Amino acid sequence: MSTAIRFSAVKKRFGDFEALKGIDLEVREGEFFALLGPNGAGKTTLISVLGGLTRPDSGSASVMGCDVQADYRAARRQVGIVPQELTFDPFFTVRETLVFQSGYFGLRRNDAWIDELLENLGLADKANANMRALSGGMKRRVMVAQALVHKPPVIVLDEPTAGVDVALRQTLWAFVQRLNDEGHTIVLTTHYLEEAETLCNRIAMLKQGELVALDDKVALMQSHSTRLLSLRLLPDALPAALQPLLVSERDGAYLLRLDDCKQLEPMLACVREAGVSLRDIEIVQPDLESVFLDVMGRKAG
Ligand SMILES: Nc1ncnc2c1ncn2[C@@H]1O[C@H](COP(=O)(O)OP(=O)(O)OP(=O)(O)O)[C@@H](O)[C@H]1O
Repeated sequence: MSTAIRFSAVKKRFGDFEALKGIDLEVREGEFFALLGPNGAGKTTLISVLGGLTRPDSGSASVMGCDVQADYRAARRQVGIVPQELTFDPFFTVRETLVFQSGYFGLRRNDAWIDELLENLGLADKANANMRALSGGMKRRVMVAQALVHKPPVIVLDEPTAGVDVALRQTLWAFVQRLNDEGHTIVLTTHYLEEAETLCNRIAMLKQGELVALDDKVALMQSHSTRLLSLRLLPDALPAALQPLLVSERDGAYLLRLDDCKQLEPMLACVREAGVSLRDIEIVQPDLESVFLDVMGRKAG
């Protein structure tokens, strides 16, 4: 498979702050790739480098073989980026916005594809509505359509479902999945890890400007295949002796690492000795969220 995106030793500083500390990363053509990381990890900065909006201090980036700086215009045609922030011209209708964006790429007769985008993103009945009259979720749909007007082979979605209702999520993912099936390369950043787990085949995790994990989803999940012990306690307080094993708290339950079933008895003894009662106990398989928390926790410091 050939390379869709390549970052080579990309570094970026903002004043004294090192936002990207030398990123090497390759996304192959046709992949559905997740770029994950906590707030401030550098995901948007990396995407801005790819879109030619942020100039790296050193290193390089390319899309479908086009260098994003030396060959800016060609690179720009190869990629559609759905930005995290909503930016729009309040004086245009939805259709005008898309026609204008098509013109930016020199596409004069793009109506058939614009209609398809409107239809697939649930915007058909809003085509003639003014941008400023749309709800936030509808504006986000237009941002997605705008990024796709030139049918780019590489599509990057930066938290496309933040603050978006279930209906749009389903519409959006069905459409993006279809584009991926048709051969488009997709890169997704999201804080909804179950979306990444369902959709993506390969995953990179960024932390404080560094790549801390990069693997196929299945391999990544297997390499962190430690089971978890889910405990609900009364009173709801985890005994201090168990704190080092805590991976996360979810829906009122404590999720603890359970490397070996032999640990179970001593863990329960800790609960008893602390005078705490068990409300519920369950052994659970790790999901991407617990793998993510594990990776982020272990790489700390
Ligand atoms: N123009 C800028 N000037 C100064 N600092 C910046 C600038 N852009 C980004 N940063 C800083 O760089 C770091 C990385 O930001 P970035 O937006 O890339 O993170 P992110 O992983 O996308 O986070 P989030 O999940 O919150 O979107 C942050 O600490 C941010 O404050």
